[in-house]
Amino acid sequence: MIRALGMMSGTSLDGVDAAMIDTDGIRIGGFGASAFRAFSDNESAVLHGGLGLWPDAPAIPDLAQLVEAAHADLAQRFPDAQLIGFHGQTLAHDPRGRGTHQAGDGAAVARATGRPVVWDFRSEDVRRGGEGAPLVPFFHWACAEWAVGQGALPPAPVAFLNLGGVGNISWVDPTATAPEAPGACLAFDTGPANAPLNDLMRARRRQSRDEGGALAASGQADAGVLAQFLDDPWFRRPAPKSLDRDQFADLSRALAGLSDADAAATLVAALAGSVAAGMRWLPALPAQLLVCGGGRHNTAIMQALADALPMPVAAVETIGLDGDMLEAQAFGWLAVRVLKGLPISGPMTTGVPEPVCGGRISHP
Ligand SMILES: Nc1ncnc2c1ncn2[C@@H]1O[C@H](COP(=O)(O)OP(=O)(O)OP(=O)(O)O)[C@@H](O)[C@H]1O
Ligand SMILES: CC(=O)N[C@H]1[C@@H]2OC[C@@H](O2)[C@@H](O)[C@@H]1O[C@H](C)C(=O)O
Repeated sequence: MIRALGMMSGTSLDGVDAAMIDTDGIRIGGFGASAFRAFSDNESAVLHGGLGLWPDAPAIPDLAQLVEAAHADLAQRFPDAQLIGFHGQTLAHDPRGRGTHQAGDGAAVARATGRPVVWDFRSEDVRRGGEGAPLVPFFHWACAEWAVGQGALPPAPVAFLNLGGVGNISWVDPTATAPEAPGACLAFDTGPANAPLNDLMRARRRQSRDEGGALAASGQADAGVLAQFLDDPWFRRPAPKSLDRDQFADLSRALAGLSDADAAATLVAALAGSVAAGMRWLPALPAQLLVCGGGRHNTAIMQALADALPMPVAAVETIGLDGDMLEAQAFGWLAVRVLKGLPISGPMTTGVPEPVCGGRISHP
């Protein structure tokens, strides 16, 4: 077992999550300490300004340094980490065009922390024809396998829904021998999740999020905007598939004439509608949907999902996992897989023709 630290700053641009995990790259030996470092208002503004930029943009060196410093600062709180998995900040994602861009140089983080760092997890998958995302599904398989071992889940297929800036779903069969085994996983991005909600709150209310979903719960979803959104060809495209953070900018623009509460309610209904529309791509309906990521703290979202879906919906805490730290743990687990040369994605998670072990390793 290796004691790894995973660090993730997601598309909602709220800060960096860090979490320890013990693993051999297949099974989860145990979970450890975790921490969150929020981006300051200034850091968040700089990162928002970098959205859509590719590595050759003049602003990138300064922005990458900001990302590296925030991560190195947080990593110092975990002196027992033998290995660090550093995702970097996704600024642009266009797998069928320019590629995928996570700002931050793992070599700089290795120098600053004195620990080996695994990073650049997505490029190799994209280079080989995959979507480069989502990458957490193989870890969701490991989580399900772990939960079955703990007696918290029956040995049967289950689905995880991650609600960060963008939503992504993983259907996993914990009885499969490995996550890359045929039939073990099927995953894809479902649609926009918290990113447009946060953007709405920032633009209209100067707040970073709709706390608890209170604003959305007080509004009424606009049926016309919702129907137009769900008519997007994206929902007819089979899985696997991945999204850029702002791929559904039309949805945000369509909210212009609505009250704050109705706009928030429409975004929540759009999120739940996207997940419901995605059900058709799953190999079979899972017994339950386990929700992780910040969106599960939004009661309006959880209610809308329960109303829109045919199976029970619950937070991952019901099976003993930490839904705020799952992605950070995932990048610790994935880092160990990269170190061991094990695949981190495959045909049913990113659409890459063969399972791929991506990532780069930098030593201090
Ligand atoms: N108490 C809360 N009430 C409402 N929304 C919340 C709450 N806590 C978190 N959120 C939402 O969840 C978001 C953060 O989710 P998360 O940390 O999973 O995102 P992320 O790391 O950017 O993810 P990803 O990489 O999956 O896009 C916040 O920006 C906010 O929109
Ligand atoms: C390109 C990129 O960073 N995508 C993120 C984003 O946020 C959620 C969803 O879109 C998912 O595809 C992915 O993150 C998680 C960690 C993943 O790769 O599984």
